[in-house]
Amino acid sequence: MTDRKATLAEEQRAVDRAYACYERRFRINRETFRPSEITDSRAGTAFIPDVAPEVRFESDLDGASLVVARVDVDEDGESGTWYIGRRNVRDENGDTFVVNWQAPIATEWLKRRADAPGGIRLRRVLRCEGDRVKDFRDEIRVAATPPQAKAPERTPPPERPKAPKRTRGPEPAIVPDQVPVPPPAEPGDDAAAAQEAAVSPADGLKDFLLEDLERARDGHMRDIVETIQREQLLLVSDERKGVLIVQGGPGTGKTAVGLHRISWLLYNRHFKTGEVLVVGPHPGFLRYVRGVLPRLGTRDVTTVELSRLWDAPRGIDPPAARLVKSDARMAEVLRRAVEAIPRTGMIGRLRDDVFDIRFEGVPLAVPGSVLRELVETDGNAPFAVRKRRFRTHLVDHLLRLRAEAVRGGRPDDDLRRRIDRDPRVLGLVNTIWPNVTAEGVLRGLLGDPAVLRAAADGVLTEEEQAAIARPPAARVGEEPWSPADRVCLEELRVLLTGDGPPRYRHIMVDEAQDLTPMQARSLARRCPNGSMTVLGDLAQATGDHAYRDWSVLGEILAAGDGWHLKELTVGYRVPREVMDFAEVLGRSVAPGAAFPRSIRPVGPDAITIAPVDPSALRDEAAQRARSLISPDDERSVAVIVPEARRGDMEAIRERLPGNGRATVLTAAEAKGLEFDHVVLVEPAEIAAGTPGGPGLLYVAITRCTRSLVIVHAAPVPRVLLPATIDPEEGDYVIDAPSPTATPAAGDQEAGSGTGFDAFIADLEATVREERRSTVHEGLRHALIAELYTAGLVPTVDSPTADVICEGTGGRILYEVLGEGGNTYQRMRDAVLRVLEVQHAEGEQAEHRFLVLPEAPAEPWAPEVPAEAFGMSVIWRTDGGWHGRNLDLALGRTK
Ligand SMILES: Nc1ncnc2c1ncn2[C@@H]1O[C@H](COP(=O)(O)OP(=O)(O)OP(=O)(O)O)[C@@H](O)[C@H]1O
Repeated sequence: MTDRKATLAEEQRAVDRAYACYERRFRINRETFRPSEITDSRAGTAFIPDVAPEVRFESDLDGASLVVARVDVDEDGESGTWYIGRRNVRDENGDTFVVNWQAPIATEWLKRRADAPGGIRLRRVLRCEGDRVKDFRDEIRVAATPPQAKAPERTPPPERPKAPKRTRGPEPAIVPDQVPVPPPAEPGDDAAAAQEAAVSPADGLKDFLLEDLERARDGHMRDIVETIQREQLLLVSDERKGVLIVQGGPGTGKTAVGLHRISWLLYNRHFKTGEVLVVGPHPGFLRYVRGVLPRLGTRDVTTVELSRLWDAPRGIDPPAARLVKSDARMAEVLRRAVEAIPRTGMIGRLRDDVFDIRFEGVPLAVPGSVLRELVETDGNAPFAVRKRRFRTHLVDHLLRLRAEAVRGGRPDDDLRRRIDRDPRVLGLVNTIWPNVTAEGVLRGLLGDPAVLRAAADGVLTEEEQAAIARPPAARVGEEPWSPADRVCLEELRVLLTGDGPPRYRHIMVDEAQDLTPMQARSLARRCPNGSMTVLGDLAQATGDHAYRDWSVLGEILAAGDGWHLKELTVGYRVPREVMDFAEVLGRSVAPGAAFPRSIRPVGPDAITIAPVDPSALRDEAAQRARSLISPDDERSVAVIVPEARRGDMEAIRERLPGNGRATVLTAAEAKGLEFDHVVLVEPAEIAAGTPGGPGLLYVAITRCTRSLVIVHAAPVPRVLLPATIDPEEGDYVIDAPSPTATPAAGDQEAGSGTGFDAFIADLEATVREERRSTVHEGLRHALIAELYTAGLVPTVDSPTADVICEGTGGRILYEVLGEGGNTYQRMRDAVLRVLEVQHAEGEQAEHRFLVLPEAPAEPWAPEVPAEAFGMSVIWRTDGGWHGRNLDLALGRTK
């Protein structure tokens, strides 16, 4: 037998023993307990939720392997061999044999780096299929002979069924006297980890990892216990208090890390099951991740779709209203609206400004000034609390007045109650503090311009106020509350009554880049201690609020312990080729976020671009998807369509086999999901559909683990094209000539037939393409804003020129370059285009400028267009504008 075979056999014996001990526990339980003793009778099952392993009757591994690694340790006076796995297993003597990976010591062993192994002599990763050991790899092996493994073949002592303790809650972390305690974390561990993460996943694991990534995706997420990477494990077991924000590109394992972290926190008793809430973007996502926590041994965590946190909407807002209502400033508007409710003005209407009553024969008079003072106290308390306090203080005051008037005699106990219930007292209280509901207040705020103006003055602009104003419905019950209104109503309820939504001690929220500030406030309200795991990718932002970095959300979500940001930088899902294709798009949506480095190569045909006639889009998409489903494997296929083509989904679905391997969905519904193959329909429509369109397109492109097919009739957005403009052979496949690139003969005839028309059409198409790029448009609009500020009125809607402006020095033509436009190569192309645009516009410009998105890559480059063609180059950086003839370019010359 070779050494390797012998080792495999040895590990197989250990794994067999682990399973035997694991199963033995259940056998003993079955013999010791009757199901009714530990059964939740209402659930009618042999497993009560959250049942401790000591009283379980059968394995809950669901086919996942029990054992994932072995460690031989000689540290702190302890030495021995332990296995690491998905559950804790004791051997025949009650000693720990398999340590749950979540136990602090096991996590510590797994985090140990090969170049700083401490007392670990051997760390061997086992690749098992269920209970079969298929392979192993030694990640850490220190030359000295490893200590003897606890002889698996030792004859087990006769089984003495001990009556297990009937405990609820997670499995005991680990029996302390049997396993060494983890040493304190090394200082600078994080920095070292970051450096290591930047290099590569642990080399030893790489092959297992790649093998694992090769698996077909069946539409459900799996746990990553066997191949979890150190940078991920550090986040899973991050014990710092406060909000942990994990930023990471598509497929970097954010969701996986978040779910493992929840399991880890619960296992280590940081929280109890009912104290944790998991929030995901949509029901499909929750279905996708549903199995992960149970496989990790964690049950009954509440998971909820984000929109379900608030009451169901009854209407929708126009985009402008949605944007304002979900902005953090809305909270201030609502606060002011509630603050304005007490009708102090009514006090002035009292005769002689005095609340004057004869109570049981005794005249009592409270001056208006006192009443006003009583209203002012506790300005920050909820409305109902302030009202209650006002009433109490008023009654106190009246009692005092009465005592002074009567002089002597103890007030009977009932006196206070009688004053409190006096209809005149109640009348005054309810006049100043009317009975209001959140719905009534919001209806009044949105429906009455004067109320809105009073609450929003100085907070929202007039346009913003106009955007949210709407006529009230006939009855409060008929108001078409939108999703954003629902969040406002929750905020109002808190302001009015102090009653908030249910609270949790820890919240995990995925796809957090799409939270609106008002939604984030609502989440923070649900977790007052500010302990959260927040997962997201700024580049996948599709919501109304595009965040430049995480500080806005971090500040809103955090409580006393603040927030900290960690980045995941290695991509595990999306093939490298597809990530390259999406890079410019991803970077343009979130210039500040690190772009992930994919470790999945799949080869030259990862991307296919299939231009088709508009009428053939649906058929082509279905046909492509069908051809990707092979009877020989289990691979999944998704057809992703723009929202505007939702109507086509059923027809595409009907053309696909109904074996559960093909899915048709919109780009928004694909968020967080993954499929082996993706057929993407009409990317230009996805990018242009909403303000978050570019982010949504980035989401759609990054769902595949193997191949991406783009079926399009409209031109593919230019932001994707840099990767395809000059393809090296094999970069991607273009299946058919693009109808736009090569018009059919008939189309050519349909035009006027002149070369000039074709030239103009081509130029216009290029300009349209360019304007789909957010970087290009951001820059163009910055320039336009600058010109307006200088008092000029530029022409911004020419179909061929980016911007034209009649300045004091004559006509100026601007050519704006998009992403990557700061290289000499791009400038040279742009010079040519300026000449073409001049030709198209017919009228010569006195001055011509190239406008770059950032400083020229080659410092000498701006000189060349200036000297050779009389074109100046300007560019924008964080600090402002730079370049030649800047004053002229920005209209600052008088
Ligand atoms: N260490 C790992 N070993 C094996 N698979 C992994 C590992 N890390 C991540 N994966 C896999 O990579 C895929 C992507 O992970 P996940 O969905 O958590 O990424 P994400 O960052 O949330 O992606 P997105 O931003 O697109 O939603 C999943 O199939 C996940 O199981």
